[in-house]
Amino acid sequence: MSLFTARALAIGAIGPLEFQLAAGQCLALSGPSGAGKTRLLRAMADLDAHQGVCLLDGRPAAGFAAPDWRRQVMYLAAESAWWADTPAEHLPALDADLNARLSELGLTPELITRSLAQLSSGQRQRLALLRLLAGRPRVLLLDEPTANLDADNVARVEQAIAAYCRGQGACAVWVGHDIAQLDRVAGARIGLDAIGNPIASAS
Ligand SMILES: Nc1ncnc2c1ncn2[C@@H]1O[C@H](COP(=O)(O)OP(=O)(O)OP(=O)(O)O)[C@@H](O)[C@H]1O
Repeated sequence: MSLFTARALAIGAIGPLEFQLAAGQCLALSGPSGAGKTRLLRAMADLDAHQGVCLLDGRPAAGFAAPDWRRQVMYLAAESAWWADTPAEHLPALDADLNARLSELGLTPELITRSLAQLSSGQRQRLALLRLLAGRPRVLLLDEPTANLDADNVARVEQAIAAYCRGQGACAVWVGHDIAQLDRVAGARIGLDAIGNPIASAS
């Protein structure tokens, strides 16, 4: 049974995408800058108008209340957005579990009480991933989730996402530019050409 399905998903000339993901699977989406990868992720999260349909457990997005869909099908933006002053205000209470998850991502508990303006972009990016995972989504829509990171932290993020998907029976769509990474983290990849047409699918 497919956990997450896209049927004829398109935004104007961008797409259409067709895929099915089971629990534990990751699909990579690649293509040149401006091809439409972010717009397709946002369409999957039902954040923007689009054609075609996405389904969760075989149920179309239109059958869910919008907040319910977005709680289960979560979009991680390339540049994270925050509404309070510190990460702690966006996260569950600090306990052993959160401590372990911070450490898994190479972060220290002290960071979550700092002002967000005093954190590096790579720290904010990993904290945004932590915030996303704390919401227990079933589908992760990841927009360049390691763009600001050094090699050690890239490896930490890759491992944390794989462990989450395995442990929670979730699946992921991973947008990136590093094809070696995409081949490492995803079992299949859809490439887009410069104007957003799907050009390849590999498994
Ligand atoms: N809200 C919008 N309305 C109309 N066009 C948009 C909108 N947002 C982005 N675009 C345009 O749509 C195209 C695809 O943008 P998108 O951000 O999806 O590209 P991308 O593949 O994610 O690029 P990058 O790799 O640089 O992040 C671009 O030409 C962009 O200028």
